[in-house]
Parts: sequence; structure tokens; C-alpha cells
Amino acid sequence: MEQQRTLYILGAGGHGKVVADAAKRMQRWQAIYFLDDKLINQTVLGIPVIAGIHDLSLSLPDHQQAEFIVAIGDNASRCHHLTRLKQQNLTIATIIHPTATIAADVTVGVGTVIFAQVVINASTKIGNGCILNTACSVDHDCTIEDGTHLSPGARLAGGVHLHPQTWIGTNSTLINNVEVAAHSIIGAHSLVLDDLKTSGTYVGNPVRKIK
Ligand SMILES: CC(=O)SCCNC(=O)CCNC(=O)[C@H](O)C(C)(C)COP(=O)(O)OP(=O)(O)OC[C@H]1O[C@@H](n2cnc3c(N)ncnc32)[C@H](O)[C@@H]1OP(=O)(O)O
Repeated sequence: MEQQRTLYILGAGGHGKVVADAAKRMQRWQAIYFLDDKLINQTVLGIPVIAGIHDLSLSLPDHQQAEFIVAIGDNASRCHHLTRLKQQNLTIATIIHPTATIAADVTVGVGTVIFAQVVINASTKIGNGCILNTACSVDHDCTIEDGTHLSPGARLAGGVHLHPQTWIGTNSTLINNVEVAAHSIIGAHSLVLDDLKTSGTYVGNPVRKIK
């Protein structure tokens, strides 16, 4: 694919590094820069941190032609910064690691990142600003709404519906056709067998609500 444009990654922490690695492997951008308040003028993975996260000013090189991605793990914060980008009419990227396997009719929103070895099966819809972390799988006919995070190794069977800004902990499993209320957290290594209609924190096998 022809290389074009500049990519700005908002956030140079652990998640930002994985986003940057996936972005480099896509070979789509001529230049990649981080924006991160705490690391200005440093380099992370050899990538310069050239400004703070709030600096979306025209002084950024190639500002109008550039693409932007928010690399913040916290769902609310990620969505907040994504909204800022939209309000400024900036172009928001989608990052898909080349080893991800995604069925042809899957739709993926802007600002979403999909990491190595992720599998997404037929007729699933992935919203904006989501994180599909390393080696998670989302089976057929799922609906993953905006700002959700599937941690490494999370498993969604067919027809699962995650409402906005849910966080699925690493290695958790959701059986087919269950629904999870917005802003819910499913703890690491947990099992969801039924709909979770009330927002909260759920852990265990099967899950129980703890908060
Ligand atoms: C690339 C990346 O790193 S992506 C990030 C991936 N990270 C994850 O998947 C982490 C997911 N987070 C968790 O599982 C956390 O434990 C949470 C968010 C569910 C709960 O965290 P907290 O709100 O701080 O709860 P806290 O640690 O106080 O635990 C409350 C109770 O739930 C239990 N508990 C917490 N998490 C779990 C879990 N995953 N499974 C079973 N029980 C759990 C605790 O043992 C404790 O029980 P107790 O009251 O009997 O002592």
C-alpha cells in the first residue's frame, strides 16, 4: 500500500507502545509521532514525543493531512479525547495489526485498535474507539459498541452484545447471545452465562456482581 500522511498517537504509555508497533507494521504512514504530556521531548520506541496530549494545534507538522489515534486504556478517557478529535474535524485512524483475522463483512469504527492474533468472525460490528487487545476473539454476529475494551485473550461467543464502554478482563469468556450493560467491568478470567442488564463490576465463574 502507498505510504501517506503522518500518524499522531495520543498517549505513549504501555498501550501506546503496542498501538505504535501495530501502526508501524501497517506501513501506511510516512511519519509517526507521540503526543504525551509526561514524555515531551523524549523518544519512545524510537518515536519522538513532540507535544502534550492537548496540543492539537496547527503547529503540529502536517496537521491538516495527518491522522490521529487515541492510545489510552481507560475507556472514559479514550472516548473523551476521541470526541475532542472529532470536534476539531481531525482525521481519526483505525489501527489493525496485520496478523488479525477479520471476516469480510465485519465493520470496524474509527479510532478502534485491533492487535496481533485477534479473530473477528462474520457479521460482527465493532464501534468507534474500541480496543481489541492481543489474541482476543469475537465470534459471529456480535455487536461491540463504542469505547469498549476486550483485554488480551478475552473470548466472545456468537451474538454477544457489549454496550458502550464496557471492559472485558483478560481471558474472560462470554457465552453466546449474552448482553453486557454499558460501563460494566468483567474481571479477569471470569465467565458470563447470562445477560448483565445492570452496569457494574462482575467477577468469578460464573460472574457475581461486586460493585
Ligand atoms: C494489555 C493489558 O494489560 S490490558 C488489561 C488487562 N487487565 C485485566 O484484565 C484486569 C481486570 N481487572 C480485574 O479483574 C480486577 O480485579 C477488577 C477490576 C475486576 C476488580 O478490581 P477492584 O475493583 O480493585 O476489586 P478488588 O481487587 O478490591 O476485589 C474485590 C473482590 O473481588 C475479587 N476479585 C477481583 N477480581 C477478581 C477476578 N478477576 N476474579 C475473581 N475474583 C475477583 C477479589 O478477590 C475481592 O474479593 P474479596 O472481597 O472476597 O476479598
